[in-house]
Amino acid sequence: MKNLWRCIQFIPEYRGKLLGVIAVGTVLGVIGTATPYLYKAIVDVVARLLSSSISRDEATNSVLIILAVFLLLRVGVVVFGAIQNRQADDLWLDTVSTFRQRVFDNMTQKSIDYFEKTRVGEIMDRFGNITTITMWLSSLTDGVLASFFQMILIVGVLLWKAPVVGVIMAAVLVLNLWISYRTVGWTKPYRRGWQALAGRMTGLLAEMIGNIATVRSFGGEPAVKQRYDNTQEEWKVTRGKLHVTEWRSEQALNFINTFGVFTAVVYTTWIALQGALSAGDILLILTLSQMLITTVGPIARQINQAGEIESTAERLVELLDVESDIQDRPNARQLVQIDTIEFDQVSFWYPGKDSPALNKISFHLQAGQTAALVGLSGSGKTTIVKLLMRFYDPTQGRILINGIDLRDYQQRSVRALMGVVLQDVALFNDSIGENIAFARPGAQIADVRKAAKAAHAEDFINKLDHQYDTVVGERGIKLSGGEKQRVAIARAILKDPQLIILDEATSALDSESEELVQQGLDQLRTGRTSVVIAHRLSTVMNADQILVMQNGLIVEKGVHEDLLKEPAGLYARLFSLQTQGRHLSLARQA
Ligand SMILES: Nc1ncnc2c1ncn2[C@@H]1O[C@H](COP(=O)(O)OP(=O)(O)OP(=O)(O)O)[C@@H](O)[C@H]1O
Repeated sequence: MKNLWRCIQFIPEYRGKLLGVIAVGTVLGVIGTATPYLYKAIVDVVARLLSSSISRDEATNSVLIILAVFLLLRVGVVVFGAIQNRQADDLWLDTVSTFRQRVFDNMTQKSIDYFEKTRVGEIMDRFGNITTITMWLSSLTDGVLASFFQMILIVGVLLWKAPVVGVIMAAVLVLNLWISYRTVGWTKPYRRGWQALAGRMTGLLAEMIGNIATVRSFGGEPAVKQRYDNTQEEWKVTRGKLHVTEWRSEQALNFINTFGVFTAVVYTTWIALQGALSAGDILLILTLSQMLITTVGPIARQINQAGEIESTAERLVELLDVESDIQDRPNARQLVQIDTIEFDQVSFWYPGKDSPALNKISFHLQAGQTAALVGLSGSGKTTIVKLLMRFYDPTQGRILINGIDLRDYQQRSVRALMGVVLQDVALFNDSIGENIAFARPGAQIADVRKAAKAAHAEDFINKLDHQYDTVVGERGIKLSGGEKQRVAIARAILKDPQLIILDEATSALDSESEELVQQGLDQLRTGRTSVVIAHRLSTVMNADQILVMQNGLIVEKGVHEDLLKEPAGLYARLFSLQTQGRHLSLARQA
């Protein structure tokens, strides 16, 4: 149960409330056990009346008192039951929402690497486990704890009134708890297995939905369906094994319970025939024995479910325990201004890769300057930007800002000074206005419009049905590639950053729009430091330095005019190919 305990520790502020629920549960348990006592009392009074030991008036008076107590107890059950229901609901609501907030917060801290190697659907599946765990905790508080206390009391009373029956029922109780507990162990591998498979199925579904256009265009439906069906088949087999093991335990318990209650009845009847028990005692013992058997079933199921919940909790704890590789150092400093950026012999291997994506990269950038990263696809340009944003740390070498290692700054303070437009524009399923304002929460609509105008996005936004209130769909699916890019540029403009990072920021625009947006970007870059990745070299000709990359190395460095002076150099060849419009031969030459 260590994972479930870890989950509970994740929300320590609710321990007090839990104690409240347990207290009410104890009261309900006591009332539940007291009720058969009143039946016994009534029967005893009636038996004494029938044997003429007491008068009718005495019997009536006694029964009236017993009935008054009975009414009081029933009212108690209703009132405390209502309190317990309310407490359990509140506890669930509090725990589930706090838990979700904490896990969401935890997810926002994970390193980019984690998201790159984990299926979104699997993360969602694990996240969904929060509801299952808290529902179970809530059911525990809503009645089950009361039943548990009641069982303990029942065994106590039976041991006192009829020790042999007490021992039999205690044995029944212990066997129930023990077999249920053991079943948790026996079924653990199956539970883990089916939950992992269920997570994989959710992952496959999410992946298929995310790539639906590719699946359709390649006629890949049968292939993805096959993958899903195979996983589903495995899931079915594992789940089937789980059910069989549980079924065996349940049948064993049914047998033990039936045998136990039968033995108790036989023994009670036998000692009653010896005249050792009153009629009321017989009723009390038999009722309590039956109550115990009825109560123990749900408890046993709850213990069984605890196994399921423990595996669920394990998956959630696994998710929470993934430490981010990128952590702020203790006493990390705040970056308030960028004066210089320097890559000092930086090498970087992606996790699990044999060859470096970057190999001893060195360059120096002064505030206000533009560095352009150009080169063939896969040469490491985006990786440089990822390292600069500290999505990853260099494997070797250092990145220095104002002469200080990037790892000595607080990550948030570094990123706060950066405005980024990446190759793969990601928008939220929100309005265009909100997507732009994401860069500066609380920004005035006038500022949002100004940014949109500078990014030459205003024209297309004004033509939309709801202009700035138009919702863009999942990842901005309702916008064209060029429109998405202009929204992303507006977002970066609104942020008014010190350092601009543009990774193929105009790649999805036609030549005319590119010209316009380029003007906006040029305006934005004026007086600011920028790092620009571009395939179209004409857009970076004016950069203060152009870094030409190949296979993770900087193979040439300089300004446009100087680089052209090396006709055999990669830059000059690329430039010449592009100006001649022979893009296709580029890949072959590489
Ligand atoms: N998350 C990742 N995990 C493993 N390898 C990666 C990852 N991202 C990139 N790579 C590899 O690192 C190398 C450099 O990739 P990078 O994205 O930096 O190239 P690029 O020059 O920006 O390419 P492009 O111009 O096509 O965007 C490539 O070989 C690529 O396959």
